[in-house]
Amino acid sequence: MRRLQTEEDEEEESTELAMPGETRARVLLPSKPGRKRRRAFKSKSHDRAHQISTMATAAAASLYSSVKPSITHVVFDMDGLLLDTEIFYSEVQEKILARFGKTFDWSLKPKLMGRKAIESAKIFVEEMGIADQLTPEGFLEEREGMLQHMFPDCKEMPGVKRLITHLHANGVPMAVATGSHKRHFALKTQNHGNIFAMMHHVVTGDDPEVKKGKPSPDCFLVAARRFETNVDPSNVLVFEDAPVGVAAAKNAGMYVVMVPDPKLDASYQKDADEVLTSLLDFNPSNWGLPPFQDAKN
Ligand SMILES: O=P(O)(O)OC[C@H](O)CO
Ligand SMILES: [Mg+2]
Repeated sequence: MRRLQTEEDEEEESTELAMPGETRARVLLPSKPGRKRRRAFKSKSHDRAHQISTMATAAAASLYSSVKPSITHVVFDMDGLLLDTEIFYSEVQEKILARFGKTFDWSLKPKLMGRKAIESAKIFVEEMGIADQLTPEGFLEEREGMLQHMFPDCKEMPGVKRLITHLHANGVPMAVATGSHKRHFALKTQNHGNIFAMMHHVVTGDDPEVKKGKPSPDCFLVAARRFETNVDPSNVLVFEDAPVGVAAAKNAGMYVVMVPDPKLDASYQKDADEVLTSLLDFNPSNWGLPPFQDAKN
């Protein structure tokens, strides 16, 4: 049985209904495997939930069938989503901080991950209180040698090959939109050419059309524009691991599935349309995409 609830309640799976430009309420959905959230609509203010409760209750009866977005294209983040590279950034930060007698605090990680390198570096030296001793540029220079050594050894995240192979076999156009520089992209992907060859195109953080990094929508909008056909953002499903990446996708008007690091506080997951513990838990049918033919989903 579904029931209507306000957004303060985070305990159960839910979806939201709202009148454009006004408020939102959350309708809880039946339990499904894994931790998943589906949202129907979204808006800015929160002051009229009671006025839409009748509409929400009526709509809830056929919610899954009525709000299923028609996804035609998929855009993947790379670091921490396709490739297990975020661990390298953390390791290098720890090493550099040790020089200053400091330790890396994972609570800072959500502010750094997914951003362009220089934007992330500025936040890092300031928040760690070392800006008077190390410039953002100096930080990037110091970490570069270590990262270049590490990146070629990166592994694919669980479920990546299965999902990308499946979408490719079913003719779903895919792209990558990463904050990573093309120089690092080449190092990270040198042993994963098979999955990246299935992408229609790749947008890197240094792309001249990407004026601002995530959470700006630039990289996702550029990625959507470069498909063969003109793609409406509402037909694009983004996969992301980082809070700023989720924000970028939503700012682009796209749907987003978040696969966060287990260490990420749950408060950073609230804007994603669906949250999964692994890409292995993704069910394409939930998004109108062709179902897997193997046992899981
Ligand atoms: O998560 P991505 O792929 O946008 O990459 C961003 C940085 O390179 C790493 O946080
Ligand atoms: Mg990422």
